[in-house]
Amino acid sequence: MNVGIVGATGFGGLELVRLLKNHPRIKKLTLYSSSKKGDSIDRIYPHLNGIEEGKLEDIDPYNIPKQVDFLFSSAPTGVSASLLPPILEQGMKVIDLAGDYRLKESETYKQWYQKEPPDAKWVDRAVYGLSEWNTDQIAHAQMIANPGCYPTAALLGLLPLVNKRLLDVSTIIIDAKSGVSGAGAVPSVSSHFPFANDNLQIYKVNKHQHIPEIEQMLHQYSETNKPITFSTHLVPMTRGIMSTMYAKVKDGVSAMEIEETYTEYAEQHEFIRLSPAHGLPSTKHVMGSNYCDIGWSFDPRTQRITAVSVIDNLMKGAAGQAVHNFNLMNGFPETAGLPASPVFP
Ligand SMILES: NC(=O)C1=CN([C@@H]2O[C@H](COP(=O)(O)OP(=O)(O)OC[C@H]3O[C@@H](n4cnc5c(N)ncnc54)[C@H](OP(=O)(O)O)[C@@H]3O)[C@@H](O)[C@H]2O)C=CC1
Ligand SMILES: CC(=O)N[C@@H](CCC(=O)OP(=O)(O)O)C(=O)O
Repeated sequence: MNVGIVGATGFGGLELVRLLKNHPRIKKLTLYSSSKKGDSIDRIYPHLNGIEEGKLEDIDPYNIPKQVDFLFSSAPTGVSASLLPPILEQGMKVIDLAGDYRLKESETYKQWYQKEPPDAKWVDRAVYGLSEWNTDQIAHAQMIANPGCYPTAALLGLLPLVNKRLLDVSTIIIDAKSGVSGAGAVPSVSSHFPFANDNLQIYKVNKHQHIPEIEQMLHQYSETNKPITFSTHLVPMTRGIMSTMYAKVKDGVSAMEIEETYTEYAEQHEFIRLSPAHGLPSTKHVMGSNYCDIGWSFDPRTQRITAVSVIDNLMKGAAGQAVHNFNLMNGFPETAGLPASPVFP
């Protein structure tokens, strides 16, 4: 199969290049760039020194379906609303890593992104690509809206409990921390080294664009549509997200039920792991891999659970999950092209 990547020079795109150039079912990669066409990706990024087909091609949505069989798009949110419809209209299968097609309500998208929503036809058809939860729809989709990094970590930790009605959803508080690569390759004031290093910054409190994305999925699996509290922090590390989630359990829910629910969930999913010996995970446990590691502690005094999930934001939070979805869409083994082990230390 011939596969194209739009946004190959960004952090998510580079991770796609790393994974897809070793994918056993991919014959040829074509890399697209809006600003560096004609250049070679290994000149810009020497870690790719010697890569075949490193030339950056112009993005022409009418030509892309003639050049490749499948497209990953990893451009900033707002770009794919205009870029992807002409490609999709030609029948091409696409995975979009941006936020454009994730929210089903156009008013919600406008409110949280302050942008015009994409064509409703393609928003309706896009399948939200949380691999473990929408597996069957993903397998039959033409287009995947790949989830945001924070929602991936939070939802993978919360949904098993919410789905079994073990939590009072209105009490959920998600406290999330991300490495700086979550902000993309272009530095901003807060991600610039002198601000980010030796510092812990909280940002977008009660305003983060991932709040409605998390709520959309939680409400689908719960009996209420209560809002949640979600806050985000920038941590001076390159990769990784830790999501610490607090919630009251419903009356009568036992520690044993929580344990059984998580155990069954991890047994069913290749990329979900529980921390050994009831320990709690840390971001280094999953770095460079597509795993989401989960741990928890239940406090019988407060009847609250503290659940912790960790992912690599560029892998399970972006490119790794996209490759998992690509495998599901094409009937390939779920693990094809995905590294078997995290990088440690
Ligand atoms: N970083 C992360 O952890 C995660 C990111 N995401 C999402 O994935 C997408 C990519 O993120 P990330 O890689 O971090 O961002 P980057 O800013 O690192 O990269 C984005 C890339 O998009 C390309 N681009 C910019 N403008 C356009 C345009 N008008 N048309 C086509 N391509 C364009 C640029 O490459 P060029 O100039 O060469 O075209 C750039 O390298 C974003 O939508 C982001 O929200 C999702 C989950 C996690
Ligand atoms: C550290 C950091 O800045 N992270 C970004 C998350 C990027 C992302 O995944 O956002 P999309 O929904 O646009 O894909 C943020 O908090 O906005």
